[in-house]
Amino acid sequence: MRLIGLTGGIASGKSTVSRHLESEGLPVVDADKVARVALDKNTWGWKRVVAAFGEGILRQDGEVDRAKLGEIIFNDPAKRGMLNRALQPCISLGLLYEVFKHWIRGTSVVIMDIPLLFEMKMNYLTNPVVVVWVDRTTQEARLTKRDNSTIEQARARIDSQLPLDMKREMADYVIDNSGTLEDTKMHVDKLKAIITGPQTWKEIALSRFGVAAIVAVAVAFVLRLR
Ligand SMILES: CC(C)(COP(=O)(O)OP(=O)(O)OC[C@H]1O[C@@H](n2cnc3c(N)ncnc32)[C@H](O)[C@@H]1O)[C@@H](O)C(=O)NCCC(=O)NCCS
Ligand SMILES: Nc1ncnc2c1ncn2[C@@H]1O[C@H](COP(=O)(O)OP(=O)(O)OP(=O)(O)O)[C@@H](O)[C@H]1O
Repeated sequence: MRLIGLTGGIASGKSTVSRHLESEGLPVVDADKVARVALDKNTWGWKRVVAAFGEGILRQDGEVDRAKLGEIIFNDPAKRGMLNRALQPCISLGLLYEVFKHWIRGTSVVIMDIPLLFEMKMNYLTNPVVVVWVDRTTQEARLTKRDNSTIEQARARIDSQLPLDMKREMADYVIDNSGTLEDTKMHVDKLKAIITGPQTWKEIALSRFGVAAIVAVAVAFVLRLR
């Protein structure tokens, strides 16, 4: 099974690209969705986050107040590190479970849409790594519009991640999403041809290593956290 890494910056257009690939019949594992499930009330992730941040982070119904937690972690690197340490093991396991379900079904290509692919060092498990890039001005404008947020809030979120230009440098393949949706669709069609095309022996070896390494990482996490 081939694991394709899809990443970028916040609001750079990962979901837009994912949706297009999905409409072309390619399965997508969405790390933001996995992260939401990992934070559901009374789950392992919820317990770890409540233990780290206290019950003040909860709404009256016991669910995590996402807006409140976001306001905290996107403005404080130490707290962000705390959340990452609490939740990322659960997200990694959730991602493993999604990959496992595809593996059982015999799926040949899976797109892993992971905003923090480089930050979580999961780029080593995917090949190629595709970065969806936009220029900073466009990114800020799209983020404030989509989230109905202030420019300060948007900048705090953008600056919580590795610089997008640095991710671009580390990419195997870049989709420039600064233009129109039609331009991006054309880029994505080219990408689809590459990722569904024939693989070299090196790529085959790497994709097998990727799946094996995901299993190993998950097992290591579980053993360490018991
Ligand atoms: C802090 C939370 C509750 C805020 O929720 P909210 O609904 O406002 O944002 P949402 O989950 O839709 O995330 C939007 C984007 O923020 C960025 N982001 C999320 N978490 C982080 C983080 N820890 N560091 C940097 N960027 C992040 C991602 O680009 C993501 O796509 C939420 O983002 C969260 O639980 N984050 C921790 C989990 C995580 O690391 N998610 C990234 C998936 S790999
Ligand atoms: N080429 C484009 N032209 C105009 N608007 C776009 C384009 N691509 C994406 N957008 C818009 O920009 C916003 C951000 O895009 P999208 O949600 O796909 O980003 P993302 O990288 O998945 O964000 P996140 O990191 O928050 O999950 C959305 O409102 C989307 O509709």
